[in-house]
Amino acid sequence: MPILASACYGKDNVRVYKVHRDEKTGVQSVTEMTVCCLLEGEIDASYTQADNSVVVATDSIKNTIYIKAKEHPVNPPELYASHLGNHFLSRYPHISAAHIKVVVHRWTRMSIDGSPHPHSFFRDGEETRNVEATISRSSPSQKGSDVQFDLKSSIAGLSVLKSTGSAFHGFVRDEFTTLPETWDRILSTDIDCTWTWKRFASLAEVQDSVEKFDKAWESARAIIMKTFATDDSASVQNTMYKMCEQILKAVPEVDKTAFSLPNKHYFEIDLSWHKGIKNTGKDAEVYAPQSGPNGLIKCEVARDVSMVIR
Ligand SMILES: O=c1[nH]c(=O)c2[nH]c(=O)[nH]c2[nH]1
Repeated sequence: MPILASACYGKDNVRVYKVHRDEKTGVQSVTEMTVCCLLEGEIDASYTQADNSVVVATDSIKNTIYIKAKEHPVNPPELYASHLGNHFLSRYPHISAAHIKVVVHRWTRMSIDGSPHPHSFFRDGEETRNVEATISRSSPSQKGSDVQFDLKSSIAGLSVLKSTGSAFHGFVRDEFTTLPETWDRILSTDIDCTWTWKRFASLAEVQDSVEKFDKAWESARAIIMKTFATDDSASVQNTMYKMCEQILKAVPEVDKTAFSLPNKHYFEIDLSWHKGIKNTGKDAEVYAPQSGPNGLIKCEVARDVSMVIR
């Protein structure tokens, strides 16, 4: 007898833009985000019995995303995601969890003749600031029970490259190995860094942390950039671990930090066939960036051993 093992549904790829107009100064600020909202709860009958009476239509979920963006601040995204998720649990007793993902796209204010422009912006890269929030009942069987907030914040799509200051040697050498050891290589990756907040026991607790969310994002971004630039890298593994350690130190409210980093390879090109040109080793200047395959290195660093499940 088959059993519905798990189920959730909702709306994905809801694009939202919100403008804030400062009437006094005439300065406008904008936020553009892509939202995903999936609901869980006593919805089995819609799958197994064709009973749609338990379904909040995904179209209504989309409408709610817009309405909550109008009613509440969309910054920081951690707060907006919490308001949105909280709505579904307080409005619909049979919904036990809302999974919200908010991806915030960059619109950076233009600087014109040295001054910040009041209403013009540009996309300075594909980097996004993201939040994944699970808003759930503390006791899932009790419909009126308190709601808890599990938040993960992240930076994704931040492409970085250093042209020296990276080595990779001492790795396993056997009959499968062709990679030479190197003491000087190009290191390039797309940063995907996530930090997991200690659980928030109420919406009020999330609200009280509003300043911490922006500060954590700024600290993580600065640590990532500085460590990437200044670390005499022994490997992607070691450099990412150093980043995790520092983020945990800088943000005490965070329990765990994780990275998923592609190692984007740049191959030397032997051009000696053309007039004996020297373009390898210390003479290498022209390289071939590879689109694939790439290494993929991941880790999760927890504050203490009680958070480690292996
Ligand atoms: O930093 C690196 N880590 C690896 O595990 C690895 N493997 C590889 O081929 N190159 C690299 N670089």
